[in-house]
Amino acid sequence: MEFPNVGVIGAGTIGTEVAQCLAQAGHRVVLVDVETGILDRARSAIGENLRYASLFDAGVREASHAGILSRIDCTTDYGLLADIDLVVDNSTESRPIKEEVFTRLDRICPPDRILAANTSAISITRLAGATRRPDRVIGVHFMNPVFRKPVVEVVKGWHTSDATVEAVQGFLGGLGKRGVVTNDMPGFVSNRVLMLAINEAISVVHDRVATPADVDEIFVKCLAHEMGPLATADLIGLDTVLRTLDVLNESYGDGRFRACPLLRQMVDAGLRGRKSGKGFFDYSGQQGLRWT
Ligand SMILES: NC(=O)c1ccc[n+]([C@@H]2O[C@H](COP(=O)([O-])OP(=O)(O)OC[C@H]3O[C@@H](n4cnc5c(N)ncnc54)[C@H](O)[C@@H]3O)[C@@H](O)[C@H]2O)c1
Repeated sequence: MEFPNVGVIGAGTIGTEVAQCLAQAGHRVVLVDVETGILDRARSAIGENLRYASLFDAGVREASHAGILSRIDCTTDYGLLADIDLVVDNSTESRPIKEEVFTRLDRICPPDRILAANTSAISITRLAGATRRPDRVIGVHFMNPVFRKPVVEVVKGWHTSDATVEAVQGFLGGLGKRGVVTNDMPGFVSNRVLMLAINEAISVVHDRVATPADVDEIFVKCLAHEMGPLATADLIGLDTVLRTLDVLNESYGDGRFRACPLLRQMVDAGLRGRKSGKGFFDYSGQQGLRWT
């Protein structure tokens, strides 16, 4: 295995899944977050995910769950990344937070190591500018849920070298995934398009044109999408959707990406989607929220 030891920064919605996917593929993982409580929750979420996946995946059923979990070291200490072979950052979708993370990783990790960013929209070129190794900084945009998605959006920053792209393709291949390589512009391909659709779907609810359930049913039943835009937003996390729209709005500055006020209000009210139990849909009873 070319990258036996992988650092995963951020143990939130997606970082937890990335850590699990890597440990399942046999990598040793150092999972870093800012609080031990977050790391404890991530570890128990991985245990639950493995039990759930066992119901329909024979590979997971037959694997040792204790063995997978034992390959993940949870820590708040960045110092444990000093010998790591590659890092995948999944910290909060905020340019200042990620720039600080990349500057820190650049100081700690040996200069020949690749630093990969799992970001929804932040420019890879910009994050690379926070390091002294811009040729070894690359975007790896894993999609949610990570274990079910065979393709990863791989983003080539201005200075990312072909050798880095090739190494990351090999790394993803070991996870049973393939990278589709894009050039670097905020939002890349997926979120430059998807966030517009999600934001407009929220505006449709805000304007009382339709309920969340009806909006999503039209996408699923009429347009054969696997999920509607509002269930997708709940899965991503409404706070992350809002942060992503704010990054896109700031980056392009033409108002197309200005977040719908309803989204901002829901996040302010603590409705963050699946991660908080409620968003456009209620995950205790699977009932669509009603707007009166
Ligand atoms: N949620 C998704 O479906 C999804 C999919 C692909 C990519 N992403 C991207 O992945 C990143 C994480 O998204 P998320 O949804 O998991 O967010 P999240 O808010 O659920 O989790 C972010 C985590 O990063 C941690 N963090 C913040 N600052 C940190 C630091 N300095 N060091 C270590 N950890 C730190 C937070 O404590 C939190 O646990 C974002 O850039 C997001 O755009 C998200």
